[in-house]
Amino acid sequence: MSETVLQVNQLCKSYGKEQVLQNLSFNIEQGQIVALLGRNGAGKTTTIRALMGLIEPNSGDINLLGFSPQAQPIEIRKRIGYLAEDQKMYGWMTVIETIQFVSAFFENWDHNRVRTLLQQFELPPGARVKTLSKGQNIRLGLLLALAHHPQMVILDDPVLGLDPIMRKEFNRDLITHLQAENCTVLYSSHLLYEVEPIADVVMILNEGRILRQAATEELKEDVKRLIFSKGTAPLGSQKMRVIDVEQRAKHLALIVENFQEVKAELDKRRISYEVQDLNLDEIFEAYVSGRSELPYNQPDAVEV
Ligand SMILES: Nc1ncnc2c1ncn2[C@@H]1O[C@H](COP(=O)(O)OP(=O)(O)OP(=O)(O)O)[C@@H](O)[C@H]1O
Repeated sequence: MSETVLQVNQLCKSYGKEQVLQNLSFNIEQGQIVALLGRNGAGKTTTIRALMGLIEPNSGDINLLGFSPQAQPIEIRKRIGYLAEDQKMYGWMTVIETIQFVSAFFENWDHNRVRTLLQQFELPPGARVKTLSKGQNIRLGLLLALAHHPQMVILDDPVLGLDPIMRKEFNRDLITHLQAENCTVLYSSHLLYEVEPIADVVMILNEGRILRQAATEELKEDVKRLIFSKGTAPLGSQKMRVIDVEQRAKHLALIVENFQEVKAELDKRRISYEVQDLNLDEIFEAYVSGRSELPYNQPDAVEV
């Protein structure tokens, strides 16, 4: 059985009156590649900053690799490869000086890995940090996060400033490499179509709450669009967890998050419908902007 490396329990964080994290609870297992998905302002960076011990939550507990980030931030820093959304570095230092400076903080700094990553990321060792492009800056930040063989890697929107070729390389080479080392990875992202092939688990965060955490494949098996011709749509039922409703002239489409159960129920009642698979983009949209509160129990619907 795999080991739980991160446990977050009932985490709350407010800034003034705004409750940014609302009773956030989740676990991550050793070796998982986990994508934290959410719109702008959903609370992804706040969650990650709490995990790194950079902010103090109002309540709740975090156990990361057996340590509390708030009480033992140094222990966390030693073991985690962290890339911040707005990585701060000294502009006057060169790339190589920055690497030497950061290496002093880590016992198991791997100079061979640094050499490989310098080449892979096409970083000019003698260039001053202030002259680097946005993408080069992120690649340097990634190098610094990975060179000490961290037990876990936490990356805040790592691909945001990378061009499409670098993003592809990041996804394919870097994540695959970390996966082969059984390194646990938690990263936040907006680019769902790129997350889909690599993440083992996705967490959908919205307004400081986790709407769903599931294995990527399980999510795609569970969340489906069901299309009913007018007059055959089922009434709301506790068995059917609807996350989005699309009313059209001739039919009604419901996106449900428990397809297997719903299928069994509809088949039992001989209600016919069409099933459509959804990609991660569509699933995410249904969760964060779905209109499940609309009445879909039209007068001519059939009760389930
Ligand atoms: N230091 C702070 N002081 C006040 N409000 C903050 C602070 N940090 C974050 N917030 C607010 O908390 C909310 C969540 O911000 P957060 O940066 O965690 O979101 P995010 O999901 O990472 O967004 P993005 O994708 O845009 O980076 C936002 O409304 C933001 O304005």
